[in-house]
Amino acid sequence: MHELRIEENGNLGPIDSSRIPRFAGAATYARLPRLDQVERADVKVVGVPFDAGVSYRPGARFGANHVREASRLLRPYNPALDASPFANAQVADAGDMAVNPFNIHEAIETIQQNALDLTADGARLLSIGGDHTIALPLLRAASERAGGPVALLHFDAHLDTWDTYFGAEYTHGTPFRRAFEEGILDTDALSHVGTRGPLYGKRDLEDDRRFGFGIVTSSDVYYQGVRETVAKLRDRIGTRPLYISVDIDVLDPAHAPGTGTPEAGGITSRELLEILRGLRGANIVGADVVEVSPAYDHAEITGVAASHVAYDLVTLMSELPTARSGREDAARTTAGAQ
Ligand SMILES: N=C(N)NCCCC(=O)O
Ligand SMILES: [Zn+2]
Ligand SMILES: [Zn+2]
Repeated sequence: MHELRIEENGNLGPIDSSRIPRFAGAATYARLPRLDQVERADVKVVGVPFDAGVSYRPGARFGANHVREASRLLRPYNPALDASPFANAQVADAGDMAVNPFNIHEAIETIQQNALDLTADGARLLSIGGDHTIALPLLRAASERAGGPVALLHFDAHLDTWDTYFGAEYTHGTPFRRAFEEGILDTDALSHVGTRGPLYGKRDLEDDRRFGFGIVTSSDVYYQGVRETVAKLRDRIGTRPLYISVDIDVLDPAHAPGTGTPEAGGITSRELLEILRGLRGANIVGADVVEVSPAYDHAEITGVAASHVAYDLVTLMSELPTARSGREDAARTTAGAQ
């Protein structure tokens, strides 16, 4: 069937849901074009179907397609930010990475390489689905593209700076300790937001502090509110290249039941979206939304939350300069000078 798409500023947007029912057809993120349907893209959304790093409930390998399905109701104008992300920039769905489910080391290599390939043209990358293990190769790629260590804003119930599980170094509870050890994190600008729940011992927090992390716990968000939280984060991040990692279990299980390691007492989806919106203008070089496990979801609650988180991230990324807009600006300046 012919796809009737919204087109603005020369950017090919979503299938028009007022002319083709939004529940029809195969799902791409926000009904956006696939990457092979556009000449180039400023922001790419890619799925990472991998969950071989989990310590409890499995299923995040199915997260990306669940988020795509739940994203059919998104509309092209974002009133909270007075922005039209798909008109601002060419956004496209790059499909799923072909990740080896039987070999974690190979999977990590593949994710890193795919992320580098997808950003070779200066595009910004948002990854959806997968367990939190994947943040390590995505951070490696982001720091390579940024030309050095990156700031990290990590939304999660968990620290994910643990050392090993069953002797395994690469798991969903350990990506940020590995990233710290590899020197790809800017240790002056590392924050966890939304952490809560029991730890293995006090040592977990001591190690985490030693790596440079500041913590805004779930309770801190409750007591301080969104505004103070945003002010603190912005102060810490400044203009540094920033990677944002969103583990959907940062939300209370009432807002995101479909996840592998749920913890009571989480922030609300409203709080998370408002904090993200407060980061407008920050130099986001890459982002992920991970740990969506559809088998534990109900009525797409988690999928809807994740698709909206991704939507605000895409909106923020769509407003940032890309290699292409940089070239266009340069071309305009040159033309204007003649
Ligand atoms: N990254 C997530 N979602 N969870 C980590 C939990 C690790 C543990 O089982 O202690
Ligand atoms: Zn978590
Ligand atoms: Zn996590």
